[in-house]
Amino acid sequence: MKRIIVAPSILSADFADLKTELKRIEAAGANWAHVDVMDGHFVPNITIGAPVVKSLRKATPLTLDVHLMITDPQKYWKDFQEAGADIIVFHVEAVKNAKGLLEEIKASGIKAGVSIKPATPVSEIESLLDSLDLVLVMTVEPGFGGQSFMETQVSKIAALRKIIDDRKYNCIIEVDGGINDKTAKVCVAAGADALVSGNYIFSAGDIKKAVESLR
Ligand SMILES: O=C(CO)[C@@H](O)[C@H](O)COP(=O)(O)O
Ligand SMILES: [Fe+2]
Repeated sequence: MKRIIVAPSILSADFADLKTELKRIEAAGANWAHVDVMDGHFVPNITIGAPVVKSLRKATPLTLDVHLMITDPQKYWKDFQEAGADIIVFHVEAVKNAKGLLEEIKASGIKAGVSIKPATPVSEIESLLDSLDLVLVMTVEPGFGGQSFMETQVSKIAALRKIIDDRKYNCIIEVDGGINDKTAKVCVAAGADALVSGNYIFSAGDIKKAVESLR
């Protein structure tokens, strides 16, 4: 059985004590820390920027999975790479030349991915899959933690799994939004490799148990 990657979203962590929160998820067996960057323009919320990622980098050996929900990823991705991101994911809806940006990010030596909003079909990214390290399927409307999982997105995960396997692409499927022990099962059955989870993990009394329940 494949080992599922668990990426707690620190959007639901205590922002005044991120170092401790990172230690908690490390001890709980998390694989990555998912960092939600929002600009108040691409999505109606503002979160954190590259200086915070720089501090997170010093505080943890966990893979930093940076999810850019911003209007202009071409302009800002480098700041996040220099700050210590291991993976940079941008939204395909935000750019004109996704392939070019992917190649630029990968040439910097880190991994690159694209994310798709619930209304964006798989056909929008099919031609990118051979260049992608990761595709991030949003199972909520991006912008906020703690929303309910959209079942309508499960068929998208399955469709991506089929294309990736049929064509033997080297691309991970990550799912983000409303992931808990029940929705995780549905996503993994549909073909997800990595699960982002914020509210479910950080509101759990025993976060180790919560991480394990996702696997
Ligand atoms: O990108 C986003 C929201 O836009 C996510 O990463 C959420 O932060 C996940 O939080 P939960 O839905 O698991 O609480
Ligand atoms: Fe996210």
